[in-house]
Amino acid sequence: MALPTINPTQTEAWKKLQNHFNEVNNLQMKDLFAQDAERANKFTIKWEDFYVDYSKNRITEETFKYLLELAKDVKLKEAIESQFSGEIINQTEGRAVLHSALRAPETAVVNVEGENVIPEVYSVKKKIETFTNEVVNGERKGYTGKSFTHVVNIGIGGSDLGPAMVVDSLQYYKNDLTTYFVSNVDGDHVNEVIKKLDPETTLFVVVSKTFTTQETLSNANTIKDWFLQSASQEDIAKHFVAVSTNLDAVKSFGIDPDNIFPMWNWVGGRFSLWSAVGLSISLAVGYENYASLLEGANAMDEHFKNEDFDSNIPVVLGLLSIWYNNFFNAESEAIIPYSQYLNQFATYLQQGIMESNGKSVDRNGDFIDYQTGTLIWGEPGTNSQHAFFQLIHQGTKLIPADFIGFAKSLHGNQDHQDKLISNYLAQTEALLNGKTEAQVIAEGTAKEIIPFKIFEGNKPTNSIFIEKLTPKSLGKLIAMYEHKIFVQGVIWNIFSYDQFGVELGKQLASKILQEFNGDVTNQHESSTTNLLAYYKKFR
Ligand SMILES: O=P(O)(O)OC[C@H]1O[C@](O)(CO)[C@@H](O)[C@@H]1O
Repeated sequence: MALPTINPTQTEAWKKLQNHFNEVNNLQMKDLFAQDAERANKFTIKWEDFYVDYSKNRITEETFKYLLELAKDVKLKEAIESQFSGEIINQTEGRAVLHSALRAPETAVVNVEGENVIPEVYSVKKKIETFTNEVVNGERKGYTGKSFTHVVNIGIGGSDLGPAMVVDSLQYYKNDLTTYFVSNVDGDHVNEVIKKLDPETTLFVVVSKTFTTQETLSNANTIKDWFLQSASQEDIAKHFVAVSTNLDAVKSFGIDPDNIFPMWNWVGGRFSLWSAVGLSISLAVGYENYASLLEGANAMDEHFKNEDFDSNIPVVLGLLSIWYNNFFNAESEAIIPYSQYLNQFATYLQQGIMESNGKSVDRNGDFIDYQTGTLIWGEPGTNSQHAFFQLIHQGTKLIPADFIGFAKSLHGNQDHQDKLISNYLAQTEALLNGKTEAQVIAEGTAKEIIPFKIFEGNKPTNSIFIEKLTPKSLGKLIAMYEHKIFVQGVIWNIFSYDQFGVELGKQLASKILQEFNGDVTNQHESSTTNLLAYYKKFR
């Protein structure tokens, strides 16, 4: 069954929300807290080791009721069922969307076009486990008989961002292997990594779903050429493995068929870290930790699938985001983890969220006249407090923000942890309450400075508190955002799982590339013509 094609703006709930927005638009959250001692409890979801407080949002119980009605009007429940049961919901590419199947238990049955994919998923997992153990234990050797000390993941987009973010986030759980990621076609990237490598002890994981991506193939070829300066052609089998759906292309690159970890076209690139694309994760933190990551994601899948919408974390977060994006016209959302480990989290989510929901044609093929995908950005606190928080507090833009914190510090330094979390809590409180003119005066501020020291407040935040950063809780957190993406795509009536928007630039780049050698001359407007001439002169 295809996804429903309901224009959200034509639903009853949307109309109610529009009227309601005009009534509540100017409400102050701090007044809502003052009027209702139970507000925080009403708008908090406690689930496993997650504590999600969304009470610091510009909502009333009525708002929440209408948002839930919107979910019903667009048939979100049915859409969730379609996704999990393997229906072809990526209709523009004719594919199912089943990253959830990659973390389902071995006993699950998930049919794609009549065939249960779980046995195949588990046979690849077994291969990942065996391979990981052999590398980590030092049984698998390089071409001179030495064990591996370094792993280099060569990929881009979903074949890089997910594994890179997870390896960085879980560095506390890492083993002795050093892991690098090469993604950019900028040759300086690959050369800086090569500088740190010994060909005898480095394992290369070439990750490309299509195995046609220019950046990845260029980097893989450069690395292969460098490797062959000290090793021979047959040594490639010991040092290069690949993750791909395109088995023929991998073989013609020269990789041993035994070293191919397959994936499937029902796994989207930006949702693929749960497949063999996560091989570098497994190598870096060990198979058991990798399996716990998947287990956490599966727990969130079950929560998303089964929980009533009023206490369903991804549904609630998705609805709140719609509220700001489509009614308050908020253009962006900030993701602020109070954990340095999650340094790459916002960058990772940028692809997940913006490649998925950056669409302007609906599921009927018509251009749409309402806002879709939000801009996503962020950096860990407390660093970000000293960078861009000024604008969130006192700028003119409304920026809803997710604050993510972990109650326990991994290294157990309580002094630092208390300071970190006091900042986390203080910022959401400051964004909520602001500072009034009376408060500024009471501080004895000089008269002419008073307006500059006023904080408007009323800035929305979600507080996502998690007991501890573990592979399992990270899996839950990532899956939470994946499902939020889905919720929003369903409501906006767009297809979240294609990415045709990245193609045009790629096509033009390959034409322009030919011009640098003087073989071809294409027609350009005067700006590109001048830029080309500049580059040809100085390259
Ligand atoms: O894994 P591949 O096929 O090399 O693709 C890499 C990335 O390129 C894209 O197709 C477009 O940027 C992403 O969706 C994908 O993650």
